[in-house]
Amino acid sequence: MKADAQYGASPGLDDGWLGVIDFLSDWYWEQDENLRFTMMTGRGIRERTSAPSPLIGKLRWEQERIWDINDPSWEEHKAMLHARKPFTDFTYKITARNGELRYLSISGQPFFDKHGHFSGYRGIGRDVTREVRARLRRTIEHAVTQTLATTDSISECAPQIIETICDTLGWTCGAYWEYKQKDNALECIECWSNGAPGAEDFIQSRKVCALVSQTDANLACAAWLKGETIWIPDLAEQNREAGQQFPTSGNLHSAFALPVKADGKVISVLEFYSDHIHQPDTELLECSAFIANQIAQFSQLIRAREALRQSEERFRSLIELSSDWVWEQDEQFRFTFFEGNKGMQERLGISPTSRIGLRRWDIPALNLNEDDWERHHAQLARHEVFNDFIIRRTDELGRERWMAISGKPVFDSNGQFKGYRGIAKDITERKNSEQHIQYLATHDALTGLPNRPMFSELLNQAIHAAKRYERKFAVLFIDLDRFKLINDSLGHDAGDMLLKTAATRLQRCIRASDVVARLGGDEFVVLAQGIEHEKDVERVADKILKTLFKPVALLGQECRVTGSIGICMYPAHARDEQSLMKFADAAMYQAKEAGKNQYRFYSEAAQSKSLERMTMESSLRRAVERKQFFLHFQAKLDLKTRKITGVEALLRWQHPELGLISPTKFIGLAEETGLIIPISRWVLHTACMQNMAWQKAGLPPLCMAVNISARQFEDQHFLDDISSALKVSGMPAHLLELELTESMVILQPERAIGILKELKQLGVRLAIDDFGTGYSSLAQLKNYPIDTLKVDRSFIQDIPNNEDDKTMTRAIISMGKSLGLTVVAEGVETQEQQTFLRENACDETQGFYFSRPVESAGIEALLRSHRA
Ligand SMILES: Nc1nc2c(ncn2[C@@H]2O[C@H](COP(=O)(O)O[C@H]3[C@@H](O)[C@H](n4cnc5c(=O)[nH]c(N)nc54)O[C@@H]3COP(=O)(O)O)[C@@H](O)[C@H]2O)c(=O)[nH]1
Repeated sequence: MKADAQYGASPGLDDGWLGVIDFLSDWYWEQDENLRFTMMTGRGIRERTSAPSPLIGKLRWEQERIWDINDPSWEEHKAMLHARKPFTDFTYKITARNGELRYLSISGQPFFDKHGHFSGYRGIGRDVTREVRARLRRTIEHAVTQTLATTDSISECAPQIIETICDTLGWTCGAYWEYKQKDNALECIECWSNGAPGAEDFIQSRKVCALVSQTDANLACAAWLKGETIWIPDLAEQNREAGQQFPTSGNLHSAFALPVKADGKVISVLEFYSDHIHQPDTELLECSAFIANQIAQFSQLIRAREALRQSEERFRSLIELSSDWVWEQDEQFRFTFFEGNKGMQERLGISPTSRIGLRRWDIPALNLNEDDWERHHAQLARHEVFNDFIIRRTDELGRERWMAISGKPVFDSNGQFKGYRGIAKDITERKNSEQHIQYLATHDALTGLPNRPMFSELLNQAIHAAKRYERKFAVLFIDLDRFKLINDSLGHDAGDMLLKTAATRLQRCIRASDVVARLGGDEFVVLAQGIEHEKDVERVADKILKTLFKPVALLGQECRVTGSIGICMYPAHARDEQSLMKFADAAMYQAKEAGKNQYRFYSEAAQSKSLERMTMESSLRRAVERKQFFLHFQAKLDLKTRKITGVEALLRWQHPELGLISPTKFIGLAEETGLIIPISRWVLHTACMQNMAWQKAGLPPLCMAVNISARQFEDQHFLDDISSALKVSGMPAHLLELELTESMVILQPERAIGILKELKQLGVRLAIDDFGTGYSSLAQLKNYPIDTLKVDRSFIQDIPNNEDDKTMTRAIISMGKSLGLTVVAEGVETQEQQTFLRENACDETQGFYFSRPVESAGIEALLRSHRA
């Protein structure tokens, strides 16, 4: 054992120590005064070199396969030896017999003879390859980690990584290749060399891209394709044996290429060359795997960063384009972040930064009450996603803005709630349009008043509140009396103007808590709240009638319009919407039938009248078609001459079931339905024809008075109808007297004057019927080209008992005559009345006293007998 373990001369150690050394992996050595080895012993040296040791008799640096012999460390070592100084752990590299790189560590101390003369060195040697490699691996791994941590791109740090590996492990040069998918090629991103001979050629050769298919010519491509590390200890031998031609210079011997994989795919390759021969080194391979892994992670990080950057860029460009903004809140729901496009602040009128630190409910909202906020808090507390939470706010410029906010909770990787994140958008325009659409749907476009559906809603609310708080209110159904006439005669623009004026006036008559709505056409409705007694509503109704009657300028003409109002009280008359509206409508018709321009409260009688009216309307239509009308005539007597001056044609309706119907029952309805036009044409034509028939029968020419309805007077064909009746019948125009009412002329005075003048040009006579019941005065009438004034029978009927009526009648007669008019008293039923009228110089009388209205034959007889 001793013999086997020991090379060279007998050692300066006794056998006991040599036995111990033999168990160690170290070895013991001695050198003479010339530093030449004299002996070596120990298991470490036996395993490393052949026997006898080739080193015996040699200097340490005369060993074969020593690396880096020119390294300064050798000079330092030699200097120590010359100085005869002890040394420890001098480490150097050699290529072992099996071609592996080994690290040897030597410690030694000089020894001297008894005279103190230097006799040589003795010491211990140790193979520290494992420790060194481990240290170098740690060094490399640390260096690579450090490098990657402080860089932004692989290309920036690749040279440093290659240099670290080469420097540390004794490789000469290296390259970093990246895979370019579009070219299916590897591109050398970075190269590094220590400047050793042949390295420059290597760098030059890496300046081209290599198709990955070039596995024969390019080591990196071979590694990429294989997906595994390729280690070639000796390129020359490899090329010779395998016939491969990896380009290299004569000085580069070993090579290894290391694929970097991310998600199982090779993304790049690290390639190293050395001017030494390196056998595959497990430690280096493991280290390389670590580095490759680090690079892969770094590449992924870079890609993730780039993806994040691109995503953020996309996010920002979208935000810039979008009207939305992004917000974040912490766990306490305090705003921590706002991001929106540049115009956001200007558009929204808020500076987002001013909201940082606040909670949503710290900023006043105009549309949310406590309950709404409660619900929102609860939703957030449950960490729920919320969508389109609508808030209306006043912005910093005092403008009202609408926002729709959506958000979702944010949790960290441990599932811990971290707050909310979401978007908000300015929906003011949308809201404004919605409100506008809502307004259009609930309001009348012409007048701006609430429309029928809206009124229905408000009425139901009023019913609900009235029920709850035991309140009363009234519904006033208003119909404009002459609207259709004005609309037909002056046109729709004038009609619209009238409706708008009426709407404005109605609004002025009511309190803020009341509602006025337009139901359609000329129908309006008022909801008068807080009504205690009927007289409260009466005041409102009076006010409405007065304000409606005021003159309106329509197309440059002064017109007047009246209204008929039906009133239904809650709860006295009705308690539900339908009944309230129906009963107010019925009461309105009652007001119309009572003579218009007045109001009526609902009564059951009104309701039945309304039904009656509906039946009447359909009968009236049939009456026109079935020619159920005929005329009665009532004679007029000249009080001076006692002659019959003329007759008044009075319409009669012979209803097949109801019998004879008075015009008072259907003229109003005929006016409202427009049926008055064809009926009036018929009356006019028949009266003129009858007049001519009497003449043809030998009777003297008589004046024929025909009642003209308001609607007829305003009809655009009115003048044509008159001309036509005269022409067709052949009756001279001066025999025709048209009886108009005061209101016809007074409500649209200018237009009326124009028509009256045209009528006068035709030659017909004009009379004002029922004088004294309207709003006109004699002073006004003097402007009209009229011939006759018919004093209303209401002044006559109480003569001689009523002094006021007598006074009034005297005044009318006197003033009428002073204007040169023929004054006719209507409804004269008694001799006293006739005497009074004669004594007061009234020109003519008409009434039951002299003659009731009779059929044509009756007049014929009267005329003949009276003449006789
Ligand atoms: N537009 C048209 N209106 C017409 C037409 N025919 C009639 N009428 C109007 O209808 C109202 C009622 O008319 P009528 O029932 O025919 O009543 C007339 C007379 O019968 C009545 N009269 C006449 N003398 C007396 C009397 O002494 N006492 C009394 N109580 N009534 C009397 O007066 C009516 C005539 O009135 P007036 O027209 O004002 O001269 C009535 O308003 C008619 O105008 C028609 O064709 N078109």
